[in-house]
Amino acid sequence: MSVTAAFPETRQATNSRDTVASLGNITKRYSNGVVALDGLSLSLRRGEIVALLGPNGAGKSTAVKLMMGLSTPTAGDVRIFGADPRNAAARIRTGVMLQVGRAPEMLRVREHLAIFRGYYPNPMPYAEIVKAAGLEGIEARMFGQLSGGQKQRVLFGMALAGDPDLIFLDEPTVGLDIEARRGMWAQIRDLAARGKTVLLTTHYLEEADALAHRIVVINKGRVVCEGTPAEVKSMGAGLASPNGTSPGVNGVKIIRCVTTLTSEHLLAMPGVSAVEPHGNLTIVTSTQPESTLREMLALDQQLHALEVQSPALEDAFLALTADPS
Ligand SMILES: Nc1ncnc2c1ncn2[C@@H]1O[C@H](COP(=O)(O)OP(=O)(O)OP(=O)(O)O)[C@@H](O)[C@H]1O
Repeated sequence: MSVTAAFPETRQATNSRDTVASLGNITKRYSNGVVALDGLSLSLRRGEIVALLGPNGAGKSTAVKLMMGLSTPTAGDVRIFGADPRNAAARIRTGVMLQVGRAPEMLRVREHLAIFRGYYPNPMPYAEIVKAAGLEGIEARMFGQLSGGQKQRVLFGMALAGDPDLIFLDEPTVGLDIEARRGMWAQIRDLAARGKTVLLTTHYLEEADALAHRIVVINKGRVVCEGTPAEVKSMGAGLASPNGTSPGVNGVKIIRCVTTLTSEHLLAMPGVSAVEPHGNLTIVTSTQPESTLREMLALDQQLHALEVQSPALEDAFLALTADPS
C-alpha cells in the first residue's frame, strides 16, 4: 500500500517562512549502488515535533545525516535555516543526539556540559540543561559510571547545550525507564512550545503517537504517508483519500464483535469501509461508528463480545509499509 498524501495544512505550510529545514526531491545513492532515498521531500517547521517512522533500512538515518550536513545528496536540495547544512552559522543552531552517541568515560557530567556549552556563542544556561535533561544529582559522576538511561539523558543535555533551534533526536528514549521516558517527552514538548523544532526518529510508535505534531512514514526511501497521528492511523486503515480529504479522521473506530451478519451485509452499512473476519470475531472499520453500531445491534440480537477501539498506529504502520509482493 502506498498513500502519498499531504494534508491541506501540511501543503500550505511547506513553503512558509516558518520552514526551518527541508529536503527537496532528494535522491541519495551510496557508492555501493544502494538507493537509500528516492525522490524524498520533507520540511520541518518552527515549533513542531516531527516523527520520522519507517522500517529498518527505510532511509531515516540517511535523511537525518543529510540535514546534519554529514552527507551530501546525489540529487535534490537540502536546506537548514535557508542555508546549506554545512554552513557554520546554520549548524550552530542545531543540536544532535545520536543513538550511538558516545562521550569520554572519565569526564564528569558537569564537565561534559561545560565543554559542550563552550562550543557555542549563546549556550543554554547550565541549570536549564540540568533540569531539562533530568541530571540533578548525577552532575559530579563520571560518564563511564552512569547507567544506560543516565548516559542517554546526558547525551540529551549535550544536544541542548547550544540552545539549538533545530534538534535531531535519534531514538532518544531507548533504554529509559517509563518515568524517565515520560520526563523526556515532557521536556521535548516544552522545547517545541518554546518555538524549537524537533525531528525525532523512533521505533516506539507510542512515542510518535504521544509526541509528534506530524508523523512522516517512509519506506524504501520514499514518503508513503504524512499527517497528524490521527490522520496517519486513518490512512493506515484505508480511510483517507490520496487527495488529502479525510472523512472524519478522529471518528474512525474499529469495531470487534461476534456477529451472524455477513461481510456483504456489513459493508452495505453506513460508514463501513472494511470488514475482516478473524477467527470467530468480525473486525469492522467504520467512519460513522455510532450509526454502524446502531444498525448492527438492531439487526443481530445475538451480537456479543463487542469492543470499540481507535485504530492503532502499529496497525497503520504495518499497513503503510507492507511489502505488496
Ligand atoms: N554508508 C552507507 N553505505 C552504503 N549503504 C548505506 C550506507 N548507509 C546506509 N546504507 C543503506 O541505505 C539504506 C537506508 O539506510 P538507513 O540507515 O538510512 O535506514 P534507517 O531507516 O535509518 O534504518 P534503521 O531503522 O535500521 O536504522 C539501507 O539499505 C542501508 O543499508
